[in-house]
Amino acid sequence: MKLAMIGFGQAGGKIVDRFLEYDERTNSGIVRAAVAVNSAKADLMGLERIPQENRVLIGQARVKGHGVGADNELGAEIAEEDIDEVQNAIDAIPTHEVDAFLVVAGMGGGTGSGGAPVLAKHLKRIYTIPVYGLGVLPGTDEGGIYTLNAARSFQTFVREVDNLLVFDNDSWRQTGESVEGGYEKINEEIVRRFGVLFGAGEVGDGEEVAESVVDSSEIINTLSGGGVSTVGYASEEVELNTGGGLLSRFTGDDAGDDLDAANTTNRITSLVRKAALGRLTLPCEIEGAERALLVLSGPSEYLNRKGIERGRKWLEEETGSMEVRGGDFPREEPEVSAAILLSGVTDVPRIKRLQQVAIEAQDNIEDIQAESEENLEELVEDDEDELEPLF
Ligand SMILES: Nc1nc2c(ncn2[C@@H]2O[C@H](COP(=O)(O)OP(=O)(O)OP(=O)(O)O)[C@@H](O)[C@H]2O)c(=O)[nH]1
Repeated sequence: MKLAMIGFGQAGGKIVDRFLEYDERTNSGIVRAAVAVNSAKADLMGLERIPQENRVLIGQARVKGHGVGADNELGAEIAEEDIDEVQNAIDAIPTHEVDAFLVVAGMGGGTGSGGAPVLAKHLKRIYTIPVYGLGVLPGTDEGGIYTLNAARSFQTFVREVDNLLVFDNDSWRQTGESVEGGYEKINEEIVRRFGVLFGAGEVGDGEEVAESVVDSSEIINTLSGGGVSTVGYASEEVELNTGGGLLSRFTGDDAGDDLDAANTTNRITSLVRKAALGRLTLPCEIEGAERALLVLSGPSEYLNRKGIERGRKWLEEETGSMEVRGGDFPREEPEVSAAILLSGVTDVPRIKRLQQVAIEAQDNIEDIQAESEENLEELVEDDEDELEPLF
């Protein structure tokens, strides 16, 4: 699937930058265009791969390139005011070559959490291709304002996009790591999971195609209907067949081949279980997911229709969904992986807690606004001291 990715805010920009690096490394071809939008000049300058001309600084008149200091209403306002500048960068994207937009943002800050839903709404009004969101929830230890921003942004973002894919930092952070080092690892987890998923269907010409290759319409169909999605993933190292046909796992008329085929089927079904029952990008009960897509990727000799079909049936039983798709994504790499997209999930404890926070916030809105204003003032002062020489 070919995506136009737009990273909004610092987290959004860094993750899109990382997707570009993943694309280069794996030749997956999923990022057709990449844009970064931010109210903080320093964040835009820190990106590595997104082309300079696709980095859009918004809100200069209001915050002078310093960011919005976790004020998500201000983030939304400046996105609305400067939407034409964002559109100018998007105008340069050959959208007829793109299957969907993916708007990526951390939902705890101000710029991304406020701006991403504004941009999604704008894109949906103009374009006919789907607009998906990738929203990153903050760690619960980041503080009240971050949780509140996420609670608010989540409600709007999920309404404005065709589907909101969610990654929860809280369930992925590791103790004892620096915040930056931690994000490096987390961002790699994000791009690997969503990369395998969106990469399905981007099989290069001339590559060996196995039994039932997933294409982008299956991803779109799984995401259609909206709501919230989560992704499960598991992988296992395998030896690449470099010797010429020794590892035929598909069919065979001798006992050895049958054994290989059975091994392959078993390996696939256990990978599928690991992916669905292990840590999801947004932890939740998989029962009740409205739709699901299973993508098995790896060397074609390690993939077979029977294994995928069994995995798919198992997912049908576990989710109770009648709409479970499955297929393979043959790739010459020394691992077999299962990526599972669970779309329209409803039993999500983290989201229920966030909704509660949003309700409670109505009661003490003044304190929160004061905290957020203080934040902004401090930030502008700090930035004035530290960043002046740069610009
Ligand atoms: N996974 C991941 N999350 C991040 C990263 N950087 C920040 N975050 C998360 O995203 C939230 C929002 O932070 P930013 O993206 O820095 O905020 P912003 O949208 O730029 O908004 P302001 O800084 O308030 O102007 C934070 O609360 C973190 O939870 C990152 O590199 N990876």
